Amino acid sequence: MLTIIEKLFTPQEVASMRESLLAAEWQDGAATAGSRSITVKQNLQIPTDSPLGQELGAEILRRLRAHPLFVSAALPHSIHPAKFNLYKDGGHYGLHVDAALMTAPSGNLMRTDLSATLFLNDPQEYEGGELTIETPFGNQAVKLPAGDLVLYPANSLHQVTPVTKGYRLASFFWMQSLVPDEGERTLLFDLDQTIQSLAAQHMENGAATKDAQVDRLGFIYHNLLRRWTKL
Ligand SMILES: O=C(O)CCC(=O)C(=O)O
Ligand SMILES: [Fe+2]
Repeated sequence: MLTIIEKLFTPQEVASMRESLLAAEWQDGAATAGSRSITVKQNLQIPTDSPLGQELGAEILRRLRAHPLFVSAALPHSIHPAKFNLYKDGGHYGLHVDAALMTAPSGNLMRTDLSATLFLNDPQEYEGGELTIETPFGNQAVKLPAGDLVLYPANSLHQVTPVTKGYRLASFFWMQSLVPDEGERTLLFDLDQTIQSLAAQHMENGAATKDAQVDRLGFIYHNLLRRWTKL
């Protein structure tokens, strides 16, 4: 399942992020590529120890953790610090899969269940730069307005096509989900969204009214979550 989180940041907020990021020091993206992906990766990244990158990255994750659609879709357990990349002059990232395991800042290993890209400039500002993801329903090309984020299964083959005009600025990161199985996670997401919309129909004067069937669905949701969570 691909999930789009729209307007995580306002155009003004993204413009201010863009301004500070474009003035920052960038390094060759090959510095953090694995032995296989180094052969297909041609972009720039903000170094991991950059205070600006760390500050903006933390702000992105704070915003995301408070977003109900994100929490419902990702059921996040741990999120790897957000990084930033820049593609221009034909920059691209050929077909690859992200590493299954990464070291969290705590030093603990984490499994990557979901990958995310937050677009930081608008699609009409560059040519190419589609994030193309192989899914069971064929290839999906994703190129979103500035401030929007796409969440996709980390086990997917994906690539970023060459940016032939302008530049593409983005933040990207990975997370471990409480529910590692994609099918189980998607069922929980669908059930949760259904419960939320039923609950919204049971609102009176802004307060939720009691509905036994909605409560019962909530009971089923939590017991499935209990069954499928892997801590
Ligand atoms: O730039 C993107 O949208 C994705 C980057 C990516 O796939 C990666 O760094 O592994
Ligand atoms: Fe990737």
